[in-house]
Amino acid sequence: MAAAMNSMGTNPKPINATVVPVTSNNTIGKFNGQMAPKYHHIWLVTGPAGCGKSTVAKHLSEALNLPYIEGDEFHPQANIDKMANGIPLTDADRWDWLTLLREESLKKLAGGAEGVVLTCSALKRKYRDVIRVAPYYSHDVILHFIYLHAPENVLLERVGLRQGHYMGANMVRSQFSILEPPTAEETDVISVDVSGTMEEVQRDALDKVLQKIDEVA
Ligand SMILES: Nc1ncnc2c1ncn2[C@@H]1O[C@H](COP(=O)(O)OP(=O)(O)OP(=O)(O)O)[C@@H](O)[C@H]1O
Ligand SMILES: O=C(O)[C@H](O)[C@@H](O)[C@H](O)[C@H](O)CO
Repeated sequence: MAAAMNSMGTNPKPINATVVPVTSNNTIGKFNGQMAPKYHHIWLVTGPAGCGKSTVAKHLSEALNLPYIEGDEFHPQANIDKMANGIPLTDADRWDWLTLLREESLKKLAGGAEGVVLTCSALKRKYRDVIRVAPYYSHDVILHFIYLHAPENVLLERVGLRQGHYMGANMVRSQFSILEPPTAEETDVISVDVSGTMEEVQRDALDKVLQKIDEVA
């Protein structure tokens, strides 16, 4: 956590509470003018290459009508070049990228977004801790990790079938070699088994997200 705190950027402005609760059937709940507290959720979809982060994040973004930040778009070119050449990233390659994703998420909320969906592999605990401090300055921001998991051979096959992406199947092994699955003490994590079909995974992820929203509404 210390590393995460040290990397904190300028204090983001507290976000003013606004109104509308979201009900479990994912419709915007009606309200009779009562000012109900509302939380701004950051849904951070994580997991190793090929686990379906982009697939799930796009589905959540559409279903919840929230902006979607594709973490891979914020890698510096040097990182993309390394991965495209089969060279795994190091901690040093990732620090600024992780901080940038945290700041981008807060920027979306400060700009008026009700919430945000973000993809970031966040393979190690300390990577998750860098982004975990996002709610530090805003009492109505809640960060959730949505950890997508499946056996390595399943992801190998999926990445192998994928066309036109710089991350090749040869990199999946390196992702698993440094992967630190979230532990029970990381209580802000929602786990989703992605071994099933895309439709099954998308439905399971959305159900768990809506359940989490209901819990805090
Ligand atoms: N449940 C699923 N069943 C079968 N194929 C899937 C499933 N989810 C995703 N895919 C496919 O697997 C590949 C990887 O999915 P996706 O790009 O969403 O993963 P990712 O975690 O974002 O990958 P990366 O970290 O490399 O960007 C894609 O070709 C996608 O269509
Ligand atoms: O942490 C990392 O090693 C990288 O972020 C990768 O996970 C890529 O983001 C992604 O998997 C490829 O698109």
